[in-house]
Amino acid sequence: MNTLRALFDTGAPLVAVSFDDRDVARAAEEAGAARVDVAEIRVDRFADTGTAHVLRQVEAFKGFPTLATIRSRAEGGFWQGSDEERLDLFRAVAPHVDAVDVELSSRAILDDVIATAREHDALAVVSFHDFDRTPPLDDLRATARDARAAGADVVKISTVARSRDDLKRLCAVLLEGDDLIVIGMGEVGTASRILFPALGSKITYTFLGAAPTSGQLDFPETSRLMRLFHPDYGRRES
Ligand SMILES: O=C1C[C@@](O)(C(=O)O)C[C@@H](O)[C@@H]1O
Repeated sequence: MNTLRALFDTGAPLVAVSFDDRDVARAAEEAGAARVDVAEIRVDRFADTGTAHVLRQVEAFKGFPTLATIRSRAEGGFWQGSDEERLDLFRAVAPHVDAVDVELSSRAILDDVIATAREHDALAVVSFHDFDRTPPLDDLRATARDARAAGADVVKISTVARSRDDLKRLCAVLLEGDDLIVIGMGEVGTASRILFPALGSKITYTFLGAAPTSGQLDFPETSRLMRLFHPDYGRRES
């Protein structure tokens, strides 16, 4: 059974923590103790991206809803290999995770990654990132439309918010669908990480221990605020 899909079906917002391959056994233990909702496995941040190593790290998160991300450099990630190698890795991990995250801009492998996800009952998160700005609303709409047309189960839009207008545009696109994760990155965007889940954004991303990125709050703080503002957060008991 796909536990992430079941969690999405409850309608409650989820808090993800992103992990690389440093001390995974301890990280998984910490994540369990903290009751993290979703483990995002950032394979592109791994020191070793060999298939056997990657599968061992994924295995360490057994029992968690897992989301595998192999972010391209074009969208702020650290993947060094070719697209073919990335596709092979997606194919190897898809049977062992609840979801994969692939960029809409990764056109060369997008259809195959989504097909692989489907084959293994994993959800396809089709993502878009802009680390410079928040594009105009029509562009954000077109991105969401294109991601759905490609076969996204979930559309993720993550852009740097520099002003209240940027946040409003992100909010506008969020309100137009029920299949979205929307994040305003940067200092101004931090509010979106707590506010947007109340408006339907399915996952908010956090960290445990490591240095914050892009305006994220850490897991304990996010969890505390989610409990304060979202009556349905954390009600489901495992
Ligand atoms: O794309 C996203 C969003 C993110 O960049 C953030 O700013 O929260 C964190 C990433 O790990 C994740 O894949």
